[in-house]
Formats: sequence, structure tokens, C-alpha cells
Amino acid sequence: MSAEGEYDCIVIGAGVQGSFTAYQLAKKNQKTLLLEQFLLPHSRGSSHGQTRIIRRAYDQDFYTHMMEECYELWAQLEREAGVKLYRQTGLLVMGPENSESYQQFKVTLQRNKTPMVVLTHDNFSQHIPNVNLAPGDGAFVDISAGVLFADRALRTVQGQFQKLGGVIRDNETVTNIKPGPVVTVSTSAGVYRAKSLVITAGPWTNKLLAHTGLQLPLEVVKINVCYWKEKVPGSYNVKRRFPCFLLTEGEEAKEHIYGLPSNEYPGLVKICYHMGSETDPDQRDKQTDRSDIEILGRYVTRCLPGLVPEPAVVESCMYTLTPDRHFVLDCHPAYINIVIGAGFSGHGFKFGPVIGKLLCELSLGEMPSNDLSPFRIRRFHAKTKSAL
Ligand SMILES: Cc1cc2nc3c(=O)[nH]c(=O)nc-3n(C[C@H](O)[C@H](O)[C@H](O)COP(=O)(O)OP(=O)(O)OC[C@H]3O[C@@H](n4cnc5c(N)ncnc54)[C@H](O)[C@@H]3O)c2cc1C
Ligand SMILES: O=C(O)[C@@H]1CCCCN1
Repeated sequence: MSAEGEYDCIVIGAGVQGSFTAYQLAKKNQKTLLLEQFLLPHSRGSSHGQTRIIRRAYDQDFYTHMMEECYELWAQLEREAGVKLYRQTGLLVMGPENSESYQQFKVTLQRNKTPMVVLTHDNFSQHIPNVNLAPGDGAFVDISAGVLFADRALRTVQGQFQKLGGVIRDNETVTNIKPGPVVTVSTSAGVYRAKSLVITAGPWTNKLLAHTGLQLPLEVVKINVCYWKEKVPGSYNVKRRFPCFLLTEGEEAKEHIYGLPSNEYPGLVKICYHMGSETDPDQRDKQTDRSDIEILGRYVTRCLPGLVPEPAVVESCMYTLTPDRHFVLDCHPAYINIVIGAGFSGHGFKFGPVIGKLLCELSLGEMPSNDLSPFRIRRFHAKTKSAL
């Protein structure tokens, strides 16, 4: 297609997944439009903030496998744009030695021959000062893990997309989608047509899918992003090689507690709980539940004695959860030229480059370069409410 307002592909949502998808499409010479409801950059979705964890440590092989290529794609983008997007810190994984969840993480890394170091109670504090390893807990370090500079990554990939001729229209909300061999997308500012459409709308996915007669079992929750003050400045700093960490489960909680070394805000360590309470993405801050902060406070008191046990700064972010916490990467069940990337369940940032590649392949009708069976819509079976 060549007339103005006509594209090969339209991508809705300029978070990490939509931005990487648009970039991959432009790399394949597709005339691509990336639509975003808010002025960029913004902090209303799931991709804002300075940092995210990147890791190979997972409790399922398919994620660890996907990360192989993904690390290479991150490095490729760094080279292409001449920016640093990743800092290696290692990821300290801790959890009850005999629990299924901790063992799954450990065994998955071992099976995949991922570089790792197992720590013992005897040598733990020598390697990781200022952290108390609970009695009965095991610990190991995923060596290649680290921190991604999230905001910078988003700016970079959007910039590369534009350099390839891609068009970004921000401050433009998609108000309607008319499926067909040529998809028509109406926004607050105009009407566009394309051969294919990719929906990567994060917490707003079901609102957009309603125009296509599909609803997915997604739950949107607000996460309190907490920063905790170091009693002695620098003691948990990235420059002192303090790692990212992940507690698979613990005395305080069933869900993960995780943290990143102090870096973006001097003297403050980011530690969060991997769960929140349900929210409407348009009224996020009406959700004021702070029970996660109480859980974190108890954990900090018990295990991180060098931190003040109440957060100095609390920011907000949202997860879009699927029932099994695996992503949705698939074509629309009724319209093959509408592709959906959703439900990243609080762990999708690190996969951005590979997800962009996969969604691009789906929208071009190519054979996906990864096995997408864990991510297909049909796994929800009866839970998928479809009016089709
Ligand atoms: C606190 C927190 C910590 C996390 N930590 C990690 C981590 O350490 N490692 C990791 O890998 N992942 C992590 N994640 C998860 C990761 O950040 C998300 O999986 C990822 O950002 C999801 O990106 P997205 O593009 O799907 O969604 P979003 O970033 O929400 O993007 C969707 C975009 O679509 C736009 N949009 C929606 N509707 C419309 C419309 N009608 N018209 C136009 N535009 C529209 C929205 O405005 C938004 O910009 C974390 C998430 C949070 C919240
Ligand atoms: O994706 C991640 O690596 C982190 C781990 C813990 C929960 C939040 N996300």
C-alpha cells in the first residue's frame, strides 16, 4: 500500500513490545505505523522506569531457551545504536532449598548449562554482604543476568524504528478497529488502513479487542514500585557489585520478592512484590492497597538489615496477568491478519527484542522462529469469552 494513511502494518501501543515489533517490521521494509494514546514518553503503562531485570534463570526451559537469542538481539541493538542498554550484575536466586519452585529454577539452569554459581550457608555472606540467607534456604547466582536500562531502551528502539522510516503517532488513541482483508483503524485524529494489525496495548488489550469480538482472560493489577534507603550509602550499590535478586517464595509471601541494586536513585534500592491488586488502567491510582508494602517491610527487616524497613519512594506500574502467567503471542482466532501480543504478566521486558521478532513473523504470515505453543490463545479453552 502506498497512499497516505495506508500502511503495510499498524501497531497499536508503543510500550516495549509494540516498539520492538514496529522496529522489526521496519527492518523487513514494511511501511509501519506505531500508534500510542499518550504523549511519549509516558508512565501510565507497564514499560516505564529506569530499570528491569534480564535473566536466564526461569522455572521453564522455553523461557531460558528464548533468552539465548534475546541476549544477542539486545547486544545487536546496543551496537547498532551505539548505546549501553544492559549492565551485568548477576541474579541471586534464593528460596527454600526443598521447595518445588526453587528446585525448578535451579534444575532448569543446570539442565541448560547456564553459567551459575551455587552458594552455601558457609560462603554466602563472603559473596553477598548485607543479606541474611534464611535457615533452610538455598542460593545460587545466574551469572549473566543483570539490569536493562528500560527507559533508554524504549527511546533507542523507537529512534531506530524512525531511522528506518517508521512513523510514530503519539497522543492518538485508537477508538475503533474494523477487521477485514484490509484492517481499518480509527483514532482520535484520523483513519488508517493496513494489510495487518498488531495489538500490543498492555493493560488496555481487552478494551481494544472488544472491537474485534474477542476477550482474553487478562487481569490488570497495580504494582507498588518501592525504593528502600540504604543505612550506609553504597552498601547495596551496583558499583560494589551487589546483584539483582529474586526470592522464589519465603516466610512472608507466596509470590516472588525481587530487587535491583541501588543505581538510578542514589542510596535507594528497588525492591518489589511480584503481585498487586486489581485496577482499571484508566484509574490506576484509585487502587491504594498497600498490603504488598507490608510484606516487603517484614522481609527487609528480616533479611536486608542495611536498609530502612519502610520505602522512601513508591512509584506505580501495572502488570497484565494471564491465568498461567505465560504470554499471549498469537493471531486473532477469527482474523489471521490481526496479531496479539499481550499478558506479559510482569516479566516481559527482557524478551522485548525476541517478542518483536515473533510478532513481526506472525504478522507477515511467516513460520515463527520459536515454538509458540505455550503462548497460544487456545490454551485458555472455555475461559476465552468469544462472541464470534
Ligand atoms: C513494577 C514492574 C516491574 C517489572 N519488572 C520486570 C523485570 O524486571 N524484567 C522484565 O523482563 N519485565 C519486568 N516487568 C514487566 C514488563 O515491564 C512488561 O511485561 C512490559 O513492559 C509490557 O509491555 P507492553 O508493551 O506489553 O505494555 P505497555 O508498556 O503497557 O504498552 C502498551 C501501550 O499501549 C498503549 N495503548 C493502549 N491502548 C491504546 C489505544 N487505544 N490507542 C493507542 N495506544 C494505546 C498504552 O498507552 C501503552 O503505551 C515489570 C513490570 C512492572 C510493572
Ligand atoms: O521479570 C523479571 O525478571 C522480574 C522478576 C520478578 C518479578 C518481576 N519481574
